[in-house]
Amino acid sequence: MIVYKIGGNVINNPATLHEALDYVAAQVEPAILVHGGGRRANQLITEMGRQPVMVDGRRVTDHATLEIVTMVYAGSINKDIVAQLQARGSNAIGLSGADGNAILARKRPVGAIDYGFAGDVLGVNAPLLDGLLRLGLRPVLCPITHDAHGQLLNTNADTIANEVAKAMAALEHDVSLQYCFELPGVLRDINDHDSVIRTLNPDSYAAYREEGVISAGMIPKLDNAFAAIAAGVREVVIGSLSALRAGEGTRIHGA
Ligand SMILES: Nc1ncnc2c1ncn2[C@@H]1O[C@H](COP(=O)(O)OP(=O)(O)O)[C@@H](O)[C@H]1O
Ligand SMILES: CC(=O)N[C@@H](CCC(=O)OP(=O)(O)O)C(=O)O
Repeated sequence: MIVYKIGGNVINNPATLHEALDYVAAQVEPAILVHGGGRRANQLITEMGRQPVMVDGRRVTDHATLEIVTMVYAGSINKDIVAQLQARGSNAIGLSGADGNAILARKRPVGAIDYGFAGDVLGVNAPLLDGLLRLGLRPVLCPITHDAHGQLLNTNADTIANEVAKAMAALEHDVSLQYCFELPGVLRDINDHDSVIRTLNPDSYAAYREEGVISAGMIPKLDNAFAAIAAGVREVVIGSLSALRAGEGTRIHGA
């Protein structure tokens, strides 16, 4: 099965979003779609006269920000994607982590940084997702989770994809985790689209990070990619839609 994650820049461009949804709708094997929407959230937060705050690719989520991201991720983006998949004959069902207790999380403990209402995943309800797949439904997960005490939390979408992939692998699924974003892969030089790093292992990742080649949103994406491979996900690939379609992009290898 495929766990397919689309990021905020792909979602914000109608052409790339439609292309990605064509690809997901055309899959014959079971598929779960995880979406982000960070770029749209940034636009709305800015329009409301606030400043988006990201640290190492993760959003510092105060109360007002949580309300905005819940409306954006669990509301407009999730429902729009579900409607677009329905229009392609794909019977999608949109879920936040609170729906069917799909994803349980806890508020990230305050350390050097207080991330506010950011959630770290405690568990994925893999039997629920498996049951939906068996009904022929295509789950569409947004990055809003809950803590089982009534608190919604904001969780990085790359983390959701990794946790879902790991949980489905633990149910004996053969899982391919595909991170679709706007660039052809992890790049050696962010300005040179021909500089795709074809494979990454933990040592080369640490070296590139040290050099500053890998930064911002790529850090949680890669941390999650390595965690997925270590936990039994068969393959993790990162790239643009066309790179992923062509079997290109950056492939993650374990230790
Ligand atoms: N070496 C790198 N190669 C590619 N992207 C990188 C690299 N280092 C940092 N990035 C940044 O990471 C971003 C992708 O992370 P993010 O915005 O969280 O992705 P998504 O669109 O999936 O949400 C890219 O847009 C790019 O700006
Ligand atoms: C805690 C945290 O960082 N949450 C993310 C969730 C959305 C996301 O990950 O979206 P992309 O995939 O488009 O980056 C955020 O609010 O930006």
